[in-house]
Amino acid sequence: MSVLDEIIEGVRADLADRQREVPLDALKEKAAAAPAARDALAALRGPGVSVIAEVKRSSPSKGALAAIADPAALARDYEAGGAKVISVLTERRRFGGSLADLAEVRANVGVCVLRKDFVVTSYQLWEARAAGADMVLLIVAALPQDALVSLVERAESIGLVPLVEAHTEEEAARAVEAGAKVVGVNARDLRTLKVDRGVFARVAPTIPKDVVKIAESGVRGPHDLLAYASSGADAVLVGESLVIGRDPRAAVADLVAAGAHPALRQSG
Ligand SMILES: O=P(O)(O)OC[C@@H](O)[C@@H](O)c1c[nH]c2ccccc12
Repeated sequence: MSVLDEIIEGVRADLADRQREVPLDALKEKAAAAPAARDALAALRGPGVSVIAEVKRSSPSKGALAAIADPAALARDYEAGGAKVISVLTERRRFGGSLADLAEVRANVGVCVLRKDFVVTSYQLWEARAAGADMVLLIVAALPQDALVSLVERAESIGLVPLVEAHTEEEAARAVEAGAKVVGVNARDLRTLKVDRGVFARVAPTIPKDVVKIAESGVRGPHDLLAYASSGADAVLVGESLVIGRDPRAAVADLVAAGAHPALRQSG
């Protein structure tokens, strides 16, 4: 069984518990009462390379990264540094996250918030919206095509912008076929956890021009952002290097400054 399969098995078990506690109807009511989603597409289509900063306590590859006792405070630092979107890992077993983290972040920042989890059913989309998310991650490798298609449609119908994650050219093609307007290319293979920063440069050129392209994982600093930018990234998604550093606000600001470099404007 791959790491991805193991994670999804745990996600399904936790999900079954939540579904027993909160019926779908009640969740839909909560989602209807949530403030409208913010325009994540507009945020990502702005000039230069946008920064998506992630709240991530641990990971299957590295184990514990940072305690993050106050995710909202970290998110405020990210926003102050210029992040356009805050990604919140809500998976519990391997990443140490929760929907409560997401709701707290939502209540404390003005920028868009992404639910980062292993979504396998529309119940999780309603959870995301009820907690105030504006975007949701959908992982191609975790979903059969018919499920991916219907989750993209459902996400959009409830006001969420799906970020559809691919790791290969084939997966990127499936993301585009499923109607994704935002495609992420993950340098980390979720089956083996190996990072290969060259994946974005190979996969991105196969994605249509009008699709927003996000380079995910492995960004250690401005140098990596600029490399991804030169391969056509509209945004980068950064977790580990921000949560393990001493000054996340300054680290985001350095990335944002690199992403705003005038030489990048034409491609942005
Ligand atoms: O911590 P990093 O290397 O900066 O990576 C962030 C993000 O890309 C990574 O957390 C991620 C990308 N896709 C995922 C899917 C599930 C869980 C996590 C992820």
